[in-house]
Amino acid sequence: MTLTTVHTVADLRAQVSEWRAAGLKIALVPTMGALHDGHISLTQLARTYADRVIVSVFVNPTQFGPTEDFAAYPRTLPADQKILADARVELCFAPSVEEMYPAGFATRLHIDNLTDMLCGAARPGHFDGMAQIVTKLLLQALPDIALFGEKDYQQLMVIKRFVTDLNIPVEIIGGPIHREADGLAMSSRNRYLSPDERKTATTLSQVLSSIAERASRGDAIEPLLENGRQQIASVGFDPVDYLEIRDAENLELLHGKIDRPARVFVAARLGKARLIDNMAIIPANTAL
Ligand SMILES: Nc1ncnc2c1ncn2[C@@H]1O[C@H](COP(=O)(O)OP(=O)(O)OP(=O)(O)O)[C@@H](O)[C@H]1O
Ligand SMILES: CC(C)(CO)[C@@H](O)C(=O)[O-]
Ligand code: BAL
Repeated sequence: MTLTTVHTVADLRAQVSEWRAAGLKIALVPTMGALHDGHISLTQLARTYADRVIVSVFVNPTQFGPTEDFAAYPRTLPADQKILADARVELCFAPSVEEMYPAGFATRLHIDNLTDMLCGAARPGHFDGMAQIVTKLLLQALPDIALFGEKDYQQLMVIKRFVTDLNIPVEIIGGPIHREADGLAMSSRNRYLSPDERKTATTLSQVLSSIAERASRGDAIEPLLENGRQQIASVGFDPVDYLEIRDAENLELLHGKIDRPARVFVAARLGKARLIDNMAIIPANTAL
């Protein structure tokens, strides 16, 4: 099958109904476009579960703050369509802002607790807007499964929470972080980096991997985090929004020695790019 692109909810639903009538299993991979191999790792994972893969491409205005990069965010639909066709994705859903938020739209969504910290604290309202659009996409496509990357780990946890709370009949699957050869997590916003900044950006994954290794071995985490913050700031990241270790499931802040599955999370700005990354901490004494 070749790639088809639709721009309306009606056309999306017509295609999904046809596939459903044929008994096919359907996966949705929501994106904001400017596609890279991290996105394609999700479509490949989707393919292992589903007969048909839909990728949505929509830069959602309601998840950007007033001083954030909504206007500057790369919009590259023709290049995205080529990447999706090469990856044998069947359907691209690329709606307009008016299609998703028609005149009179008035519904908001807020998830407590999980959104108070990390990117929720640094980007007020971000997760409300993200939950609003992901809920709409899930209800518009009603796929069997939807896939999200662990690069946006907090986002994945928030989505799992509201999908459970709202009884949305879709299975949510997380995909591992796809990295460049030097360790930098792939991200559409990496294209904001100058060549020098791009080299510097590897510091994030280096710091995370050193902290994750030592915390997994049982070292107390406070000095590791303090050193890590200094290292990240010293190469030019400003501000460092957070460098924290939290429980891998409920995102509770952890202290001292880590005795359960956890993750180390970072967000920091380098030039025009606010980069995020995270890594697993698996204590040596944890039975998995
Ligand atoms: N390196 C990656 N590995 C795995 N999944 C990824 C990676 N980068 C993005 N994703 C996932 O792709 C989906 C769409 O993300 P999005 O379009 O925002 O791309 P992005 O590269 O994260 O962009 P941004 O730079 O805006 O954060 C999300 O579920 C996100 O977690
Ligand atoms: C899930 C998402 C596509 C919703 O706009 C976005 O937050 C993203 O790209 O991670
Ligand atoms: N990848 C997360 C979407 C955002 O930063 O708005």
